Parts: sequence; structure tokens; C-alpha cells
Amino acid sequence: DAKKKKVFSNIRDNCDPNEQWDMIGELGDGAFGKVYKAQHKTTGQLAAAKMCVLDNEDDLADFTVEIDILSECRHPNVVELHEAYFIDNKLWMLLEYCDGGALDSVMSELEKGLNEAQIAYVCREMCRGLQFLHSRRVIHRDLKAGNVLATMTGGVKLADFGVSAKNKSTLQKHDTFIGTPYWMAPEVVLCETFRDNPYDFKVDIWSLGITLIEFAQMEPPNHEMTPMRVLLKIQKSDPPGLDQPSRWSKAFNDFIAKALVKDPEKRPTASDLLKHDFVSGDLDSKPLRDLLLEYRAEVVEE
Ligand SMILES: COc1ccc(Nc2ncnc(-c3cccnc3Nc3cc(NC(=O)c4cccc(C(F)(F)F)c4)ccc3C)n2)cc1
Repeated sequence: DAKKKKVFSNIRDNCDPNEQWDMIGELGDGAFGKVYKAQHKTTGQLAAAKMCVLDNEDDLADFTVEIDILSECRHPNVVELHEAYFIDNKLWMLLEYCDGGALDSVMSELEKGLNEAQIAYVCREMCRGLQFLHSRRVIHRDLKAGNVLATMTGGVKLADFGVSAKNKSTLQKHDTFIGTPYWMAPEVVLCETFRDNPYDFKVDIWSLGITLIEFAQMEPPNHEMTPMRVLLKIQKSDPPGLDQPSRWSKAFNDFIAKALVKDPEKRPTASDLLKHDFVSGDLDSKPLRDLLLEYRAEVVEE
């Protein structure tokens, strides 16, 4: 039938990825199954391979939303899907391997936040990724340092390892699912987002602002509070800012203030923010590449 046909449009049916790829290491054990570091047997290309066991066909339908998004959203600042396979009730997704890892791991391994030059460069790349996703009517909904991947050549890629809105329906079947609240926009906390609300995509702009504070301070605002307390605080309080504003430039403080506007209609778009002087200068990837070399040295040492 048409639906089944559609489901297999981006997926290789009944091909075994292990024929073309060697699993050479483990990258994580996600909510939906294992993630491996994989190497192509002939080209040597590296990939991150996620294998999910699907107990029935309609779970497959949920995962094809993610595959459709990744297949349609090809952009330098969005993680790239190489292949998807479906065999023996197992769904495999192989993505380009980002050899710098996720930026929250970099900060926790080095036990320090990013400096302003690194933050400005990463911020510009994230805004470009968001501008692209939003132009494709895709809302990320779970932006945070843990969902930003880097490459040793200075690439910055938006990813989504959690169980975000794309697969939310799977989770809502079992229980109500609320993501980590620290990065959550006020309108999400107040459940003011409703069907085809034209400002829904603005939730990513708020989370971007919170993620910039996370890059600067290693943790998002209110990280010391329980998730429930944070939900109340976000909707009640004025927008957060940097703990020590004087340590940072006026442009950085101003960019955060612009992104963290409580009213989504007044909050700027990613395109608006790309004109801000915090990210419109001549930004270089070198500060970020140097940080990743430091991180690699640390990790290799262990
Ligand atoms: C621990 O050290 C490392 C070192 C390198 C890496 N590099 C790396 N590179 C690429 N992917 C991954 C990865 C790690 C753990 C789990 N999943 C990963 N990638 C991945 C992402 C996805 N999906 C998305 O990123 C995604 C899903 C929905 C929407 C979107 C977006 F909106 F951003 F486009 C993105 C699907 C399958 C996989 C294997 N990890 C990670 C950890």
C-alpha cells in the first residue's frame, strides 16, 4: 500500500548493514538502543550507527519521521544521514561521524566552559542550522550543548540524541513525556503551544539562548533546582542572563537578552539573530579547533 511504500522510500529494505560496515566501537547506549562507531569496509568512511529493535510496524512509522527529516534536511550545520536499513525487525541509521563529539562532553572532560570566541563561532553555526531547519518547517525542540556535535575541522552540527518531538508520539503511548525542562521556553512550560501555531519554531531560539549560557557557565540557569521547581521558575521569572555579565562582552550579553524574550512573537528568528554583531563579524573556527585538540589530548591520555 502507499503508506508502506512511503515508509521504505529512504530505507534500504532487507539489506544487512554488517555486510558493508564494521562496528568498531560503542558511542552510547541511547533510550532506543545501542549506538556504534562504524567503518565502511571498502571506503573506510566512519559513521555513527544506531540500531533500534522495532517490535511492530507502527514503531517503524515513528522512526521514519526522523529518517525523513534527516534525508530532507541536508545542510553543513545539521548532522547528515548516510544510510538507513531495515532487516530482521531492526532499523539501522548510519550518520556521518563527527570526530569532535558532543560539546557537553568536551566541557565536562576539560572541566571548563567555552570562551567567548568559541561561543560566538558555535553560536553562528547553530543559528545557520536553525535557520535551515526552520525554513524546512522542522522544529528541533531539544536544543542543548549535548545535542551539538563538532568535528576536528571546526564543523558544528545540530543533532538530536534524545527522544524529541519527532518520536514523541511513541513515548506518549506509554507515558506523558516531558524533556529536560532547563532549556524549555516559557510558552512550552505553559503549554501555550497549540496545533499549527506560527510561532512554535521560536522555542528553539529560547533554547539557543539557554545553551549559550550553558557554554559559558558549563550548566544551564537553575541547574541546581529540581525539574519541577524549574518549570515554575521559567514561567514566573524574568528571563535569565549570564551570572557575571561584566566578564563578557556587551555584544554577548545583548545577544542572549535578544534570544531570551519571553513572548515568542517578540522573540527574533534565527535569520534576525545572524545579523547581530555578536555573530556577524569575521569569526574563525580556530578557537574551537584548538579546544577540540585539547579535549582529544585529554581523552587519549585516559
Ligand atoms: C563519546 O564520544 C563521541 C565521539 C564522537 C561522536 N560523534 C557522533 N557523530 C555522529 N553521531 C553521533 C551519535 C552519538 C550517539 C547517538 N546518536 C548519534 N548520532 C545519531 C543521531 C541521529 N539523529 C539525530 O541526530 C536527529 C534526529 C532528529 C532530528 C535531528 C535534527 F533536527 F537535528 F536534524 C537530528 C540518529 C542516529 C544517530 C546514530 N555521534 C559522539 C560521541
